[in-house]
Amino acid sequence: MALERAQETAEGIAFERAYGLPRALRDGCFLLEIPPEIDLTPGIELSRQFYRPLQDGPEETRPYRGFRDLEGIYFDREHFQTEHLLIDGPARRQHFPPDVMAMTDRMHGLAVHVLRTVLTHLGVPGHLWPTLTGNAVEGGGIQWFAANHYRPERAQLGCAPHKDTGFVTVLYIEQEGLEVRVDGGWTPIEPVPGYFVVNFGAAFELLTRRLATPVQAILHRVQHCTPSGDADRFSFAAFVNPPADGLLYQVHADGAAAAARSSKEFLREFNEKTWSDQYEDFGISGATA
Ligand SMILES: O=C(O)CCC(=O)C(=O)O
Ligand SMILES: [Fe+2]
Repeated sequence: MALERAQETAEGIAFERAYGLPRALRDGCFLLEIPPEIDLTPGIELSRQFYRPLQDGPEETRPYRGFRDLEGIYFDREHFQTEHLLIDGPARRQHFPPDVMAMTDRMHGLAVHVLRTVLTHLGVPGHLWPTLTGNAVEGGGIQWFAANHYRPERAQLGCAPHKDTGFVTVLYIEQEGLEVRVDGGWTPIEPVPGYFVVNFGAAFELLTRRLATPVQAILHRVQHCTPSGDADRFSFAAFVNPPADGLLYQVHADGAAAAARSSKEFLREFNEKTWSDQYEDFGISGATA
């Protein structure tokens, strides 16, 4: 599938083609040029190491290992190839080396930029943004980060079909396997060197559902992955989400806004439906997972 392409500018996100942005909203995803000053090596190193024991490798890569025992941060998805870290901002500051932090901060900054650009395009009044997004427009809400490792020895699907839960996801991939649901079939998204894949999530879909040009949250999955050469498939992503203990909103064309449902209820439903495993309280504040 040929996705729209965009790049970051001082003002926001600029699409290469006229109507690129409305098309991206309909597609549910687009390609965003990786700004040249972002160093992705720390994310790549982390994704290749996080599941290994501390002593399993050279000393200089030790800060990227040993995450398997961190309960509530490391997840073994028993029905899928993926094992991943899902970690919020405060926990990142506690557990991540500074170079990974710098990279994730920059990726989250890009995601916020996308969120603001789309809200502007849709004509959502600026004074409503903080309420409607749980302040995600200002770096509030929850900024999740995920590092995914697809275990080659597992004869399973790579990752469950799902929509990301929040507003905007900035995803880094360099191997095939990602597929999106289009017209009842699964269409591959090829990795394009130099570009992130940006997805719109379920909270954004819900927020804009009553508008003339709603945002589509893209349903996606990862195929069963076989390693290319000696490298297992990996990916990493920055997610800009609403707070987990608040409300999800819907905005109308006349600017009226109303709470649509509670984040908690929405997330519990998502976890059960997507993963069918023991982590059904993941991401739900106040719940003991
Ligand atoms: O690994 C991929 O290509 C997709 C990962 C993903 O969908 C996610 O982390 O939400
Ligand atoms: Fe996803």
